[in-house]
Amino acid sequence: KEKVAITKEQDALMKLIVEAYNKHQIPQDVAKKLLQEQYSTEENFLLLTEIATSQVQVLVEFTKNIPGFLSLDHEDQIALLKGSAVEAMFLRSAQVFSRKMPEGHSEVLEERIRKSGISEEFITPLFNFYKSVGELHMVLEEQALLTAITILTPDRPFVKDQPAVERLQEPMVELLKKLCVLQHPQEPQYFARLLGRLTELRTLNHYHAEMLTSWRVNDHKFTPLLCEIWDVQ
Ligand SMILES: Cc1cccc(C)c1Nc1c(-c2c(F)cccc2F)nc2cccc(C)n12
Repeated sequence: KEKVAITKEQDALMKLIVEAYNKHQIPQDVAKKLLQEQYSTEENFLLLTEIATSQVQVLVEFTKNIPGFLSLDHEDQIALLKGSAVEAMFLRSAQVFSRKMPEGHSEVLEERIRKSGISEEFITPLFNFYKSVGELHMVLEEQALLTAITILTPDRPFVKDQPAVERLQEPMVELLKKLCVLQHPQEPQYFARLLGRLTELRTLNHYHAEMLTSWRVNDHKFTPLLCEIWDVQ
C-alpha cells in the first residue's frame, strides 16, 4: 500500500488556499446586528441581504487569491464567479453555521432565516444541506479546498477555455483526496462523501433561483452587488 504524502508543492498550495479562506470573514458588525435587531420579517430579510452581500464580497476576495485564477481569461473569471456564487455561499454559510458561530448565534440565525419571508420549500433543503455539511466535521483545509474546487468547476455556463479551468481544479482535487486519506484514515469513503456534497450543492442552485424570483415578485430590494452577481433587476 503506497504511503500517501503531501508534496512540498501541495503543501504550499494548501497554505495559500487556507490563508485566502481565513483572510476574509463576515464583518463583526453584521454578526452583532444578528443579535440586536428586532425580529420583524422585514428586519430579518434586510439582515440576510446584508450577510449575503458581505458573503459575495468574501467570495470575490477568496477567488482572487486562488493561485492561477487571475491568469484565466477575464470573461471566464466572471463566468466562474457568477456560476459558482450560490454554491460557494451555501458551502461557506453551512460551514459558518455549523462550526464558526459563537454559542447560540446559529439558533438566532436559524430563527431569522425561518422568519424572513422565505418559502418553506426552500427552508427545508437549506437546513438539510447545513446539517449534512455539519455532520462531515470538515477541517479548515478541507473546507477551503472544497470551496476552491466548487469555484473552479470547468462546465459553468459561458466558460470558453474549460481546459484552463480543469488545469487549476485538478491539482486541488488531488490534494483534497490526499488530505481526506490523511485526516480520516478510518473512513476510506470520506473523500467520496465530500464530493457528494458538491452534487447536492448543484440542486440548491435551482431553489435559490426560485427564491430570488419570489422575492422580486414581492418587491424585495437587493443590493447592487447581489443584482450584479445574479443578474436580477
Ligand atoms: C445570508 C443567508 C443565509 C441563509 C439563507 C439566506 C436566504 C441568506 N440570504 C440570501 C442568500 C443566501 C446566502 F447568502 C447564503 C446561503 C443561501 C442563501 F440563500 N442569497 C440571497 C439572495 C438575495 C437576498 C438574500 C437575503 N439572500
